[in-house]
Amino acid sequence: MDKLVIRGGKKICGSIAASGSKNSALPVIAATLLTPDGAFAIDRIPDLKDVRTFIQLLEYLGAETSFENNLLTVSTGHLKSIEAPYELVKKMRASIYVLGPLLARFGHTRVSLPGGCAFGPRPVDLHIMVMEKLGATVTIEKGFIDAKVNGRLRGARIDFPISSVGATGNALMAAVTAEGTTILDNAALEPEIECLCNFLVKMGAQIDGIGTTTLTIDGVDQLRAVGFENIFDRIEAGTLLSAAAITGGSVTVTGVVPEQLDSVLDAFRQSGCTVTTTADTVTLSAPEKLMPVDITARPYPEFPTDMQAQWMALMTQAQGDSTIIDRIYHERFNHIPELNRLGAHIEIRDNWALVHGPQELTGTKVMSTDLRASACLVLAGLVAKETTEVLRVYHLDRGYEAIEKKLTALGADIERAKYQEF
Ligand SMILES: CC(=O)N[C@H]1[C@@H](OP(=O)(O)OP(=O)(O)OC[C@H]2O[C@@H](n3ccc(=O)[nH]c3=O)[C@H](O)[C@@H]2O)O[C@H](CO)[C@@H](O)[C@@H]1O
Ligand SMILES: C=C(OP(=O)(O)O)C(=O)O
Repeated sequence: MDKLVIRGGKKICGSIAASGSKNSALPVIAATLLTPDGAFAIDRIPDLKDVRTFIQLLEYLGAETSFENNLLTVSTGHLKSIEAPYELVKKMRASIYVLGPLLARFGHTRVSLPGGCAFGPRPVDLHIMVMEKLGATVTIEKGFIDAKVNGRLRGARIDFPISSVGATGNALMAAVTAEGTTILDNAALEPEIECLCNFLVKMGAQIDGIGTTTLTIDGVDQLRAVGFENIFDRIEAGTLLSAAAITGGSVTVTGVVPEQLDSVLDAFRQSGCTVTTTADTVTLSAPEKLMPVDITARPYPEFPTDMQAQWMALMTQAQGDSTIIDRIYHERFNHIPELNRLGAHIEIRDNWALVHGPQELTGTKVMSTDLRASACLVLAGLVAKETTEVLRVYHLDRGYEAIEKKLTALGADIERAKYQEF
């Protein structure tokens, strides 16, 4: 297995380009299943494990793909299966994104239920509710979601009881070719959903209200294959800015839309960082002393849950105590015991974390069981004394493109090495 070996204490400084977003790439790739027409060419697709797994899933279904230099081409004209198998779905929950498009195109699909997740319950009831509202019959059989409809799906009004990125994405993909009009109330506002909407519109879909919580979709008969450019990864950008903030450095991330980082940039400013933006860059310079800032992770445009672990690493270096609450995944705190092993002092009180800062961190071997928790440990390693080894880097590789190369370019002393688990 791979590990990252980090000798901490180097300031992270310089300029770096943001990669394409993982969480928009996955639904956009899934949406190519909606039409047999021609070949899609989608640029700025990040080369990371989840994307490779999703491409593998499409190839299993019969798609023809090529992926080089962040350009993905896909043709789904000759699909041979409508089933997403356990072996691929278990590697990546986002495989559930094939449910909507396959059902819409073939009137039948079987998608393995995603397994348990590393940070608490992540049900798929809303995805199922959406398909039922659109006229499908859904059964759960032997660990598979089996969804069927006679003829086309039918437009409906769907009011989401809570904001769900994945269920909104699946609803959009199912509704764009349904008969009649679908209205999604309390739809997710995340930029990744806006990106999916823009992709679907380019394919010929009719969607009103893009960028709001009410989306109105008028079903169309046909969609076409198109060229498209994916958006930047706001979580990667936030992680790189955190690397500068935690090491007392200064970083410019290019190729971003700064407004999509507003909640995170606000938190950095409150912590004393100097943050400046242009139309497509953000620059952060760390202060002499970081101030503690409480955050609560909530749906966009509020502070993202996918940045909560990285923020916690940063707060271990702040001049005082801070609290961290996650209202999306109440139990997303796997990183705490590992941060504490590095010398942090973080307590969990019911559903919130109390970070006592500042604490000097000292390197040791650490590992985690999910993506952002691993990113948090890399950040801690950058500021820790001596050497930190972050094990099971495959979690990090799911969602960060060439992370150690990017950090090395910014001055980190970090390298990838092999190790054997007992
Ligand atoms: C591939 C991808 O884009 N993943 C992101 C996506 O995950 P994902 O789309 O899985 O997350 P959701 O937005 O659906 O989850 C939001 C909340 O809804 C709950 N829920 C969700 C679906 C459902 O059927 N029933 C239900 O109760 C979840 O448990 C969670 O508490 O959004 C999350 C929240 O921003 C991010 O952390 C993930 O990085
Ligand atoms: C949790 C994440 O991804 P997923 O929903 O695919 O597990 C993430 O990107 O932080």
